[in-house]
Amino acid sequence: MTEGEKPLKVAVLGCGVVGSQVVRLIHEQADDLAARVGAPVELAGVAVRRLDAPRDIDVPADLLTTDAAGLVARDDVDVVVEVIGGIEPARSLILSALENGASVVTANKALLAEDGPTLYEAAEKAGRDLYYEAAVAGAIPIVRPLRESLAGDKVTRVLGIVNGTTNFILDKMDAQGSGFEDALEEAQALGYAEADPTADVEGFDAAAKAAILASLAFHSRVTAADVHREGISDVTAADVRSAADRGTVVKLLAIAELRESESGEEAVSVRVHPAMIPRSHPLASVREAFNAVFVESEAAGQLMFYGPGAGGAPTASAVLGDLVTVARNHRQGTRGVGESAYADRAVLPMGETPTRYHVAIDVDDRAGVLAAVANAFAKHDVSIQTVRQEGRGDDAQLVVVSHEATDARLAATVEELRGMDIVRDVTSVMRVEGTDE
Ligand SMILES: NC(=O)c1ccc[n+]([C@@H]2O[C@H](COP(=O)([O-])OP(=O)(O)OC[C@H]3O[C@@H](n4cnc5c(N)ncnc54)[C@H](O)[C@@H]3O)[C@@H](O)[C@H]2O)c1
Ligand SMILES: N[C@@H](CCO)C(=O)O
Ligand code: NA
Repeated sequence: MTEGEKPLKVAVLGCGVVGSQVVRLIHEQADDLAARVGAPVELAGVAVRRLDAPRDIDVPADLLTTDAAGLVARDDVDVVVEVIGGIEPARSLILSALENGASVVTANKALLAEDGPTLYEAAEKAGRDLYYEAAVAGAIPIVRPLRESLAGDKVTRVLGIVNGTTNFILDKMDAQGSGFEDALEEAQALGYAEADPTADVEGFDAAAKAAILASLAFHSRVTAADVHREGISDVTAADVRSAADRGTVVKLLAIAELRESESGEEAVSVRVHPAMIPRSHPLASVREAFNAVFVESEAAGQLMFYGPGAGGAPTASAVLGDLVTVARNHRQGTRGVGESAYADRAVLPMGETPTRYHVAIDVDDRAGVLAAVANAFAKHDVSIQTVRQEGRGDDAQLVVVSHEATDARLAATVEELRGMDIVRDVTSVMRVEGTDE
């Protein structure tokens, strides 16, 4: 079927964890790829930083080059796969590839979240594809479902566990009762967390993915700078215990949802923070380093996408899926869907976003204390949903769960509580998600 067809030439930039698996799969799946694309898919070259670096796979020496810029400028390159990561030189290489008429597949969430629109515009101008399924939740199909399958529906909310490292850490804290530092050490020992875990534990990686998800779900331009970001390094064993006592579990969530702004317009709330979710919520069952994305839309209702969010081969699976699609389009002289930002929705400031808080407070156990605590909530116009009190000798612990209020009013309530004489300590403050009001 593909005999005599002109081969499609693919340049792979970067031969690390993901790139090496992309190169392996292009070789091993050559026959199937050719049948699916309608023409042989061949490597034009593999750009690396050092020719003699140790690699997971053998790459024929004549394919390796340290001149990535020269490789993407070659006339015979039809598709460029960028798996170097980071902002530069990845951005310049992608722009150069598009200008030269190649389509691009990338796994680079950091670049797309920082400067996606520059790349989308360049792809539009060049009439070429820019595909990036691997950039969000690795192997899990979520970019394409949002971009294509749900294109006729109205998505109202996306809740994701999109960082495997932090999910692994929180899962260990929940299952073993360990503290953050011990769970992080375990994640590092098992290779889930890097030596410098900042990007994962402080939520930068999840925030980049949240920006991409919000852009796709709400047909608007959302960048990493728009995302309210809190990591998990302040989550304590006491927080996780307090969550468990209420039948909930702490997860680092990437949340993108439509909310009404103060002026009554639909705006996008996009944020990454730890939150308690009920154990009955589908995301609560996502254990270890797995990822999942829960999508709510008007017509479809609730959808869940689940699987491995990282790793060389799983991520390469998503890259190859994109490669087949853009190769087919390239061959047929067409392109797939590009950026959709027509809705141009504003991003809601975190302070104006309605959230719910779970607050655990150590107080003196005497008359009037509960009333005083309730007053602090009332003063900031925050309605209380439940209060639980546990006596502990002369002390008591109050656990208050609020109804929805703006995040600013909830934060002001907590500040007020911290300053009260009867309050010995505010031992846990955590947002609550995934429940009815
Ligand atoms: N590893 C994962 O599980 C995973 C999952 C999803 C997305 N991603 C994304 O995939 C991309 C690659 O990640 P990775 O884990 O394979 O990283 P990696 O560090 O293992 O690989 C990157 C490779 O690029 C090479 N490189 C750097 N600069 C170069 C240059 N100028 N020319 C040629 N090669 C150069 C490095 O030497 C390295 O081998 C990143 O954008 C990352 O965010 C990774
Ligand atoms: N470091 C990421 C994988 C790549 O996005 C994670 O822990 O999920
Ligand atoms: Na994906």
